[in-house]
Amino acid sequence: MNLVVVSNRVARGKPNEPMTGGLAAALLPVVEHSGAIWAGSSGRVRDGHQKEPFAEIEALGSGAIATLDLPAAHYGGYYEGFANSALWPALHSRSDLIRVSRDDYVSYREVNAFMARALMRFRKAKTAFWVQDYHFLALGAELRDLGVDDPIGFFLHTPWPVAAVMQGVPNHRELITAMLAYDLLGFQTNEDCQNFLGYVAGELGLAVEDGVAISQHGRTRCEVFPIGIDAEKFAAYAAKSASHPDVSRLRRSLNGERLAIGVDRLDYSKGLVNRISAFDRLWTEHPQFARSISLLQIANPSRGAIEAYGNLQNEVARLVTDVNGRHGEVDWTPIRYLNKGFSQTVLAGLYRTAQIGVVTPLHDGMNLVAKEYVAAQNPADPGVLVLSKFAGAANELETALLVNPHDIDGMARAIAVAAAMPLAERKMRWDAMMKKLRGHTIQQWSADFVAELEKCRTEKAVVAPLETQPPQALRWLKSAISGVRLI
Ligand SMILES: O=P(O)(O)OC[C@H]1O[C@H](O[C@H]2O[C@H](CO)[C@@H](O)[C@H](O)[C@H]2O)[C@H](O)[C@@H](O)[C@@H]1O
Ligand SMILES: O=c1ccn([C@@H]2O[C@H](COP(=O)(O)OP(=O)(O)O)[C@@H](O)[C@H]2O)c(=O)[nH]1
Repeated sequence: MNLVVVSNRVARGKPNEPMTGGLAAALLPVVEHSGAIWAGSSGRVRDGHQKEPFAEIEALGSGAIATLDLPAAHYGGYYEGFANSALWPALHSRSDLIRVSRDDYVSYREVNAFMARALMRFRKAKTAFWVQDYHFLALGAELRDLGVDDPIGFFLHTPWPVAAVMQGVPNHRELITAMLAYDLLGFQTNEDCQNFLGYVAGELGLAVEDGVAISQHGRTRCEVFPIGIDAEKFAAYAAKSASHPDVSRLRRSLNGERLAIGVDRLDYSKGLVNRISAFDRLWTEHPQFARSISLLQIANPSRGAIEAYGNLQNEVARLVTDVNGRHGEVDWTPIRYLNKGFSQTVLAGLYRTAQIGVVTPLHDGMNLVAKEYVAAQNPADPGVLVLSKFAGAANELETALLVNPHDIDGMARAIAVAAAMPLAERKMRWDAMMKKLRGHTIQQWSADFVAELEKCRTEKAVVAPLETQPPQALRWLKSAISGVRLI
């Protein structure tokens, strides 16, 4: 099978560079091992109509990566506009942050149509398209308009909210109707999948039977495929990382204190303000934890051209300065705050150095950092994961210390419990989480999705001739009854 994977963000496969986001991090090994072609944005734009749209095609393991310069006139309206200032806030239940114009929607559709045209050059016999994420909700419909009848699947990396929130997105009916051109829609959690089907039945008034939505486009199967990680790879990175200068310097700098680590894009969905407030509460209400627990927060800048992200960056920086100013001492900095990224090989060592992993998003599709933190722990002395119950990962990592990120006192208590947890309990919780991670790897995730997508090809082959039957049957019936008087 010729598999074509499509996403806005692609990763170049350089192990010593930071990944931008979990989608790119997750798909990299999938493409490397499956032989797929991975098409996405080059991050550059180009004016006018391109005869040869792809800027670059390079090998990536047994697959290849094709990066495309997107149309300059539409890039801003598509990426910063409709995708990240309408869809992203809505998908994370933050309708209050929706800022969008009619032109943004036009640009979004233009880029979806542009990508569909560009993908046609990768279409061969027995192709299947696998589209990733909210940047390309309408790409399947655009491919169908170009005559593609191959299986086309879509996976959503973010949550899908309740119908009332999606109704806040301009053109939501048109867009979600377009999504039904996909044969297979994948979600991170059962809740996301049920919310989507609830919208299809309630808002679009379409029939839904056993997870299949029936529309003018035919049948769209909706299923849950929680994304995984390569846990063994992280464990191996972590075991080898102690000699890396960043990791050894961090270790030497800890004067017997317990370290908590947070690793996030600077995004309002990640709950950074609430998390830092919880540490503030801990040091204020329980001064015995001053000097004995500190926080290393890596907050990689993200989507900086969007106002909500700029505001967040200022707010978090102010809060960190305030907390450090009040609780710090001449030889102790409570929060080490870094606005830069690290490679995954280094991150694994930083995760292993920290006795507590804090992952407290307000909403998150999965959150791979939570899984990576667990995989990187020393089996003989594992750290404790404090995890928001609103991260997709909480469905699998039930033996983490699950917290409500809106409850600052509750989070402060959980951090204190994590710091004091006896070894036997830490091992018991970690073993259970590690078992889940090993049983559900990133390779398994992609194999499951692709297998389900291939089934759609078989189903279509069976259903298509049946669909052509009514007119033929009608013609036969008409000829059979011609000359007969019906009474
Ligand atoms: O491409 P950017 O705009 O820089 O954003 C980075 C990525 O953020 C989101 O990642 C999601 O995918 C993860 C893997 O499935 C998941 O764990 C996480 O919960 C999601 O937020 C976004 O969905 C990607 O499209 C972006 O590339
Ligand atoms: O400095 C950094 C910070 C993060 N990451 C990677 O970025 C991904 C973040 O994915 P997650 O699902 O946690 O969140 P997202 O950013 O996709 O919303 C993870 O694989 C991290 O290992 C990285 O390589 N370097």
